[in-house]
Amino acid sequence: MSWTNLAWNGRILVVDDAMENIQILHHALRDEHEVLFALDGARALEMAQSQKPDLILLDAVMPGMDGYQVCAALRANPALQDIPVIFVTALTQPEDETRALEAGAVDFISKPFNVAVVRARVRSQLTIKRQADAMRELSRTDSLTGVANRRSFNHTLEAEWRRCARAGLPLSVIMIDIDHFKLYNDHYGHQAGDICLQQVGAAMSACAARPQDMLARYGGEEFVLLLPQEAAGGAAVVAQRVLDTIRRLKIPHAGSPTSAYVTASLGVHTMLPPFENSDSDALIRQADQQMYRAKQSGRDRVCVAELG
Ligand SMILES: Nc1nc2c(ncn2[C@@H]2O[C@H](COP(=O)(O)OP(=O)(O)OP(=O)(O)O)[C@@H](O)[C@H]2O)c(=O)[nH]1
Repeated sequence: MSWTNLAWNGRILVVDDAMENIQILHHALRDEHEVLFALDGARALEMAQSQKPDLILLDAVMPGMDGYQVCAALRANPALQDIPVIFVTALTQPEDETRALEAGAVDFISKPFNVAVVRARVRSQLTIKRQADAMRELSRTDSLTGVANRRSFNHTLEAEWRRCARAGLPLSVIMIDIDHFKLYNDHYGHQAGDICLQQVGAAMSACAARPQDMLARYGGEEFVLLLPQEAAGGAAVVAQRVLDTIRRLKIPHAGSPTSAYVTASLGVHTMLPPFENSDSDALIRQADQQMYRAKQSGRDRVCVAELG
C-alpha cells in the first residue's frame, strides 16, 4: 500500500444495538471502506477476533456488555489490543468523553452524526493505525534478510515457552549457522556475503510453514527456528529439510575447506513439559551446543540432543 492512500480501504467494524445507526454509518463509510457490523458487545469481540478490523466504531450504551466493557476486553487481549476504537455515543458530558478515552478509545464521535466528521475521523485514525502497524513490523524485522529479528524472536520465545508449559506441549529450537562464512566474505566480498544471507534466509523461510513456527536472524550468519508444539522427531525432520534446502541452493563457496558450496551446521533441542526445572535460555544454550557439535564433527550436518 502506498503512503498516500493509508486513509482508505480500511476494514471498519461498526458496533451498535440500533440497526438504523449501523445503516447511517454504513452509508457514510461504504464508498471508502469495507464495513462490517455487530449488534452487541459479545458479537463485536468475536468479529474482532475473526475479522481483524483496522478500526472499530463502538456504541457506548448497549444492553448486556456496554462499549466500555468491550473496549476493556479488547485492550486486555494481546491479539486485539492494537485495534483502535472510536466511541460513538449520544452521551455528551465531558465525563463521558473522558471515560471513553480512559477505557482506551482513541477518539469520540457524538450522535447525531455529521457524516463528513465521521469520514474525516475514520480516515485520520486509519492513517495513524497503519503507520503504527508499519513501525511495529519494521521493529520486528531484520532489515537485511526480511525474517524476524532477534528481539522479536526473544519476545515470541518467552510467549511460546509460557504457552507450551501451560498446555503441556513440547517446544523445539533449531540453531543454524552458515559454515565458514568469514571465508565466504573474504573470498567474495561483504556485499556478496549479504546476498548469500538473503538467499539462505529466503530459502529457509519455506522450510517450516506452520502458523506458529518462527524463523529469525539470531546474529551475523546465525539463524534460529522456533517450533512450538513440535517434538524432537518432527524438529529433526525440519532441521534435515533446512540442511537439504541450503545444499540445493548450490551457492558456490570456493573459499571453504569443507565443501564447494555454502552449507550450514544445525543444532536441535527440544524441551518436554513440565518445564519447571529449566528456562528458555537453557533451550537456546542446548541447541547452540548441538550446533557446535555439528561444527566440530565436520559441518554440513544436523546434531540432535539426546533426551535424558
Ligand atoms: N556479509 C556479511 N557478513 C556477516 C554479517 N554478519 C556477520 N558476518 C560475518 O560472518 C562471519 C562469521 O565468522 P565466524 O563466526 O568466524 O564463523 P565462520 O567463518 O562462519 O566459521 P564456522 O562458523 O566455524 O563455520 C564473520 O566474518 C562476520 O563478519 C553480515 O550481515 N553480512
